[in-house]
Amino acid sequence: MERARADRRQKTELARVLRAEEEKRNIANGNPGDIDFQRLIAEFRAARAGSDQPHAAGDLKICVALRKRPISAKEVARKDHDSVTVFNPKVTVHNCKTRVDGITKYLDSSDFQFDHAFGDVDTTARVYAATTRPLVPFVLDGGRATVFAYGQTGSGKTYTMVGIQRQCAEDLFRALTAAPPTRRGSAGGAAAAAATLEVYVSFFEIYGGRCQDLLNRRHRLDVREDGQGDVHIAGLEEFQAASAEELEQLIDRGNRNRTTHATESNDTSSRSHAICQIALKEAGGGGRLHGKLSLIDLAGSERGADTKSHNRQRRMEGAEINKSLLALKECIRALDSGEAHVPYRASKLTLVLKDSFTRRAARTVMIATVSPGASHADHTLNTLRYADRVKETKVADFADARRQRQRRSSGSGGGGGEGKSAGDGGADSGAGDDIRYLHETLRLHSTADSEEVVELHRTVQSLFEKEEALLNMHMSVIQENAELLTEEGRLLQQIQGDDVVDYDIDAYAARLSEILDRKMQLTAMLKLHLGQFRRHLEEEESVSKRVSSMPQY
Ligand SMILES: Nc1ncnc2c1ncn2[C@@H]1O[C@H](COP(=O)(O)OP(=O)(O)OP(=O)(O)O)[C@@H](O)[C@H]1O
Repeated sequence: MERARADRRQKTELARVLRAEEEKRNIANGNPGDIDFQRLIAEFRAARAGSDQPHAAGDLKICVALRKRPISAKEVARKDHDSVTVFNPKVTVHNCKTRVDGITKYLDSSDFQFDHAFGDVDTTARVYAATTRPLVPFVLDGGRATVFAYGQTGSGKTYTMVGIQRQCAEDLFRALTAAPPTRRGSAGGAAAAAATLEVYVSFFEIYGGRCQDLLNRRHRLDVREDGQGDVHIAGLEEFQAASAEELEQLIDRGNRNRTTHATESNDTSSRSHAICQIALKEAGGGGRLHGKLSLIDLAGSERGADTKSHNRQRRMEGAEINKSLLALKECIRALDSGEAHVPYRASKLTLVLKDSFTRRAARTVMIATVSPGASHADHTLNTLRYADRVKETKVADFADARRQRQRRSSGSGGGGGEGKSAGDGGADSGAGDDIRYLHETLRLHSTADSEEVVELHRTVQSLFEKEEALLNMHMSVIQENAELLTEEGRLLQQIQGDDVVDYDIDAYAARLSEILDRKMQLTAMLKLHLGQFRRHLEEEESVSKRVSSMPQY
């Protein structure tokens, strides 16, 4: 018995020494996190070793890829550890858990599969080659292509998108100089064959409900859908680029404007969608659009859950991001499944990208980026679920429910149909319908949802519109008041100027009375709108209090 006890003690001591050595090795390798979980993950990886598939660039209408970034020095310093395993095309998130005994550790692992999965050693060049390069000939052939970077703040969206923008610029000009493109839908003939394409770029940001030009001192932009269903971004500057270098410089300028703003006001960039659009236009063809490539760095996905903030602006931004990411998923899905209804009016993001979802010749790439750290596992899972749903096969009664909804909305005379004008009040009902549509679709996925969230999304949408209208009205009242003030000065000058001899005091009194009436009218009008706007603010406050949590994407 004594001997057995000594044996046990020896074994325990050996295990302790081995564990200490393993921990030392892990630390030396830059992995100071929980040793047991790391061992379990290493075993998982060893069992799957060799299952990695080579990446092949495909011609997919919708391509969904995952990119895991390397663990950062900061995360290592916090003793976080890598808990995401990638063997293309599979991704596994390991949730590290402890059994009820409080001692035994185990992995709760969730598997996902995408068109491509890139690990921390994969370069941006490789990500680009497999996902985005096939879009270059597609756009040169007259298509609309859109690339999204989606993920939690700090997961590598900007890192990935900046690299993709650079490579696109190079490939586009290389292809343009190498061979003239075929011209889809053009009149043909010698003139058409001789025509070349010109490259233009625009770069703007959607922050809260506002659009701002990143290539023109963050100038506020107005988005409108006309009676023909064409979406216009009024005031957006577009610059021609004659070479890849020029294009890269313009894109860098847009990115810098975004970043400068971020340092000025904390983390603004992760709260905004940045949209870089490269347009190919026919030279000598009156600037007719031939093809378009949109490269979009989306707002941090976790921001969409930010509804409980005491700060109204944060709350509204959160609701807007939530709505836009929900709408984006549904629009891409509608594109994939050929659904007749595309709910692009539910958010400004999807509205400005309308032709990316509604044209026959449209392709989309979604690159979901994730942080590897175990402490981010919940956000990582949300990102993977979102990316997964973008392409998930339809639920059986999905189409049926949509048809029912369409019947209901056409029966009630509601808007939302293709081609309906959104520029003159039609926008409100179109957007409202599309918001409801999003939530009906969510309900089909049995995701937590409530009438309150629909109401919150609508209230926030309307609040952004009312805010815009109030600011515009305030501006025009200030302008008119300034003109009236100048006129008052002139009027006084006519009466009491140094060289005035004759004057008409009746005319002075009559005009002054008119001016004062107009000023009172302007003040009353502004006050009335302000009062209405403040009631909308109160409404938002009370609706957001009733919302317990935002729906998952
Ligand atoms: N694949 C990668 N390889 C090396 N470093 C990376 C990679 N991806 C991201 N990083 C680094 O991780 C940090 C966060 O990346 P990035 O700024 O791109 O995140 P983000 O998702 O755009 O965040 P935000 O939403 O806040 O803008 C940066 O320092 C970046 O250089």
